[in-house]
Amino acid sequence: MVLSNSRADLNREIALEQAHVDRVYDNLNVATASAKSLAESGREIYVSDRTSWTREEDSTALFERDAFAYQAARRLAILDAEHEGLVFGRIDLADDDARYIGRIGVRDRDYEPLVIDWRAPAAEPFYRATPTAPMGAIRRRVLRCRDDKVIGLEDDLLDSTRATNLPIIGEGALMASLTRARGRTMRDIVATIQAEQDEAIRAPYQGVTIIAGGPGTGKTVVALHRAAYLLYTNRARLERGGVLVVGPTNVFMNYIERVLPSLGEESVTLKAIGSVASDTLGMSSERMDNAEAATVKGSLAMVKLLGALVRTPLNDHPEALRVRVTVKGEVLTLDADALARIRDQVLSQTKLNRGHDLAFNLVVSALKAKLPEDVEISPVELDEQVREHPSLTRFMASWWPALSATRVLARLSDPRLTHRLATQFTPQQRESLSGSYAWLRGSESDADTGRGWSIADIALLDELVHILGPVPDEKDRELDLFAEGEVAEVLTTADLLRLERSKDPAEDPQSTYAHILVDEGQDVTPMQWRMLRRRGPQSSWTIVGDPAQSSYPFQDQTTSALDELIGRAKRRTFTLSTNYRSPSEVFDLAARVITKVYPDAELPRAVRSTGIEPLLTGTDSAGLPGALRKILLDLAGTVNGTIGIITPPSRLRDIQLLVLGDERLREFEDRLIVVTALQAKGLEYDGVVVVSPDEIVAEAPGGARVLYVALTRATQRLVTLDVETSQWRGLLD
Ligand SMILES: Nc1ncnc2c1ncn2[C@@H]1O[C@H](COP(=O)(O)OP(=O)(O)OP(=O)(O)O)[C@@H](O)[C@H]1O
Repeated sequence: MVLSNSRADLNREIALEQAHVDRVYDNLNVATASAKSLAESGREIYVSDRTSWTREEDSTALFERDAFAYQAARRLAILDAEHEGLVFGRIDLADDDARYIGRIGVRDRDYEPLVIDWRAPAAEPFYRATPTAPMGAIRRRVLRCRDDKVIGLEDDLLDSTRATNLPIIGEGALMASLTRARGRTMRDIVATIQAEQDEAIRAPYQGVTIIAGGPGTGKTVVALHRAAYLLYTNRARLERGGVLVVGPTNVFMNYIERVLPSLGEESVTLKAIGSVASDTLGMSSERMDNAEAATVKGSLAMVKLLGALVRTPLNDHPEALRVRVTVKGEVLTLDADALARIRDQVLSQTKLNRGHDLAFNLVVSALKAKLPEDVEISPVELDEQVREHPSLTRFMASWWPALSATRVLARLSDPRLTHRLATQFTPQQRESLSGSYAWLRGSESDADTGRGWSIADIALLDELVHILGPVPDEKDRELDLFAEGEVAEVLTTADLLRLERSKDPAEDPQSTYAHILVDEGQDVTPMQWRMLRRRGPQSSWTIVGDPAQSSYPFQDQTTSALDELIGRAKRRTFTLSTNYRSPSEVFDLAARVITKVYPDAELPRAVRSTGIEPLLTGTDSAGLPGALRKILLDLAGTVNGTIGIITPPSRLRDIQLLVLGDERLREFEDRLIVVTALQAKGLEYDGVVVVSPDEIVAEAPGGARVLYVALTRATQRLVTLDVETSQWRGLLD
């Protein structure tokens, strides 16, 4: 073994590796050319066959050729996407067996592997081998390439007990990768996945896999590599059934969106939590409610309130809650209690928007039963007279209209109704709930435009679509009515069951997926878990989260919603223990804060140290612009890469204007990002300024846990800037 940092050794090794990489690209070019010609010939055959495709066997052949051409085109797209940095690793095993690891597998003409796909079992030692358990490996080498040129390499010695001539170059790939400045989007870590991360990535597909661990431990990036791994190992099932990745915000989705394509996977749906229900609602939201309203709307008690809203007729004027028809001079009446019983009976059998005809038939039956026995009329005539009575038609239109989810939820803007129905909430909670819909007061039509609904409302609207069923098409309703005209005079239980059974399950409007990956799972409220569960009734799950960073205050509710989701499925938990993001100086400060407010927090070990302590500063309100400007100019001069300015929501706008309006700061505008602590979830910046920690604590639903999120975003340097008060520093004692 030769440990070396000399330039000459490095250049010699680079040249050796380049020779192999060149062979790989030569073979790749051959593969690309053959995939191209396959795709071409598939298309040609398809075009020429169209004139004579009458024979049955021809169309079968056509289908096969289509599938073939499709596969070829797909392979081409992958080859194209994976061209850059295709080979990134090499593992040297005993008896001179060297394996190259890459983004996809490439073989030579004799079908000998030149590169092994990183997800294949043969690649495992590259990730799992450690000096304490070398798995037969001696050296791990990470190649750094630009396009198809090797520009650097880093080695790890895995087994120092074996005699070997292999040179060991550099100081380890992980450190080299971690000290590089971060960009605006997340990078894949395929070349430097660590052993404990690899275990989570390759865990079996079935059941629920939970990836836990403190900030910066790689939970997100590991989960994304897991998605790519699962697609590789369960391709047919997952491409057919679909994979959904859910994150907290659109900013976060933009941040991670390149990782899967860089691993060769394009067939994954990415959605922020506010967009998950766009399939049923046709809209999404990015707007956050204030802390109290968001908490109320996320809680499980909303299920009961939404049920009560649906059961309460739109028009509850006493006159509207009575139906009266006259037959042969006899007045037949149903009072509010009888109607409420019918309403409950129908809603226990079916959804409101599917229940109109059942409700109508039950009302007709109940009215007919009111006719004194001595009145002479044939059953058929009685039925006709009741059914076609104009006042019954009018009554049904007001008592059982088809309802959209938005129209039902908009009713909470009425403080009196909210006060009456939301008995499970305190008066103050009811007020903030109803107040959050003040934008709907006086203008019902706003409900349908979708502009004002918040992220928390999206889960409530989705729940309502589930309770109500889709609004029926007018045409369908006419057909239904016609069919129900034949219904027997008295409805039997069997009839009711038949109606229920005849409901087409395919009518459920939401999309479903075979695997759902939820990031920042600690912030998913119970109502949002219900929304997600509807997208994966049969799916397997990967759930990523850290309760210590939660912005939702009722952890026990979230835990029970999650337990309900998992049910009896197999659950396995991986807890990642190393912080790859923040230097130990930065993380130590954050750890002191979180252990005071959340003693159970998982505290990872920071893998790096910079020797630079966080800077704690303060100012008064008037001095804020000047103080912030100075901090930003200093940071811009000392760190490469991005600078995050994390502010309380109430200061976001002013600070954005301040940054944009300052000539000196505008010079490096593309490196400055102003966000709230909640928006910074899951993201990272090389330098971070946390503005007014006290206000961040006061304005966020998770209080100090959200400050912990802000304090753990820096990869290099952290500065805090108190404005007027600095109570949070009490947590550091
Ligand atoms: N094995 C690795 N090699 C190189 N970089 C890594 C590795 N693991 C994690 N990282 C880097 O560490 C940083 C943190 O990763 P990630 O955002 O996935 O952490 P997280 O646990 O999801 O954090 P948070 O809980 O704060 O959202 C990222 O820049 C990621 O690329």
